[in-house]
Amino acid sequence: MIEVAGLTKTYGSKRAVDDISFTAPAGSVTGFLGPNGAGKSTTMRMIMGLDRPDAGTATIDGKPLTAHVAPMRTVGALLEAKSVTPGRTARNHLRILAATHGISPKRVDEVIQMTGLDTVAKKRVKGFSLGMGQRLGIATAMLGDPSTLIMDEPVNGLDPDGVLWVRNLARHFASEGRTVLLSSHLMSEVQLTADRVVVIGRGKILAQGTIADFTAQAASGSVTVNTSDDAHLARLVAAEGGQATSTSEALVVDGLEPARIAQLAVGAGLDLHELVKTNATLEEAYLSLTADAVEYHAAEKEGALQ
Ligand SMILES: Nc1ncnc2c1ncn2[C@@H]1O[C@H](COP(=O)(O)OP(=O)(O)OP(=O)(O)O)[C@@H](O)[C@H]1O
Repeated sequence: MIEVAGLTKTYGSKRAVDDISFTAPAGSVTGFLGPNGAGKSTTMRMIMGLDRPDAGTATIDGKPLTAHVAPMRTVGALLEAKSVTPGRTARNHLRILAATHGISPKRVDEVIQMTGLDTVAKKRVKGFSLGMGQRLGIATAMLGDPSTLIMDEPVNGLDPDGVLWVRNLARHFASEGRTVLLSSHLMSEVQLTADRVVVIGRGKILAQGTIADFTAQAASGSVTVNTSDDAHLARLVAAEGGQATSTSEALVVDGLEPARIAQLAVGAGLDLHELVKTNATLEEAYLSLTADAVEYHAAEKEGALQ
């Protein structure tokens, strides 16, 4: 389990991480989400002991990482900064790391197999594609068979096969009772991979909890309804301040709760064939929550280029 309490980090006059607290429980995958510059990488680096917090604590299984006897067996991390000697082969890179951390060479072969690097293990890392580099980073993270896995944008540069592989890896890890914390900008992928989310914006926690709770609390989703007279119901919905849109199959209503729509239909003597509330997707929930916390808007970027 990862526990972060009151974590704060300032660079110059920039408060990158501002008094954040969250938990990533064992046995689940926690997605760490936020706009560019929100403070995700800084937080992950502090959990890994690579950046010193100005205030607060980050612990893994109850202790700061530096207090663990065998850090590589405690946590494996794929962070943005790569520390691979380009002239080395992938296998040698892993062998050297294993040797210096008391990990058997057999484990090196295991992680090479697990990450699908068999065919390129004897090639120099400098010729690696982005995706192969990413797989090597994950192989490095898994070398110590850690109880916690922290991955910053793990699917960056991976092809669909690789994306699926990371998803299965994360799910498998969690199913074994381990802790997984991963950041990603791909909301659809996080929705498929994670059980929980922590959302951060401008260095502050905006939300945390299960994906189901997070999407349910977001701006209410639409209600799909089918009745014996959809046009009639559409007029009733409009009179109540809701918006009704006719599709070829149903009426899609926004702005009214299902119970009120049912009352309107039944009150008008209509037969109700279908009434289904569609929760917001993770992407919709995320976008509505972070709208005010986006640091670098497209317009600002364009302005900066002029
Ligand atoms: N070493 C540093 N020195 C100065 N400022 C930094 C440093 N590292 C991060 N920052 C700033 O702190 C803020 C948070 O950055 P961070 O990289 O943690 O965000 P992020 O959520 O990981 O963003 P992204 O999604 O773009 O990777 C940003 O404004 C960034 O410019």
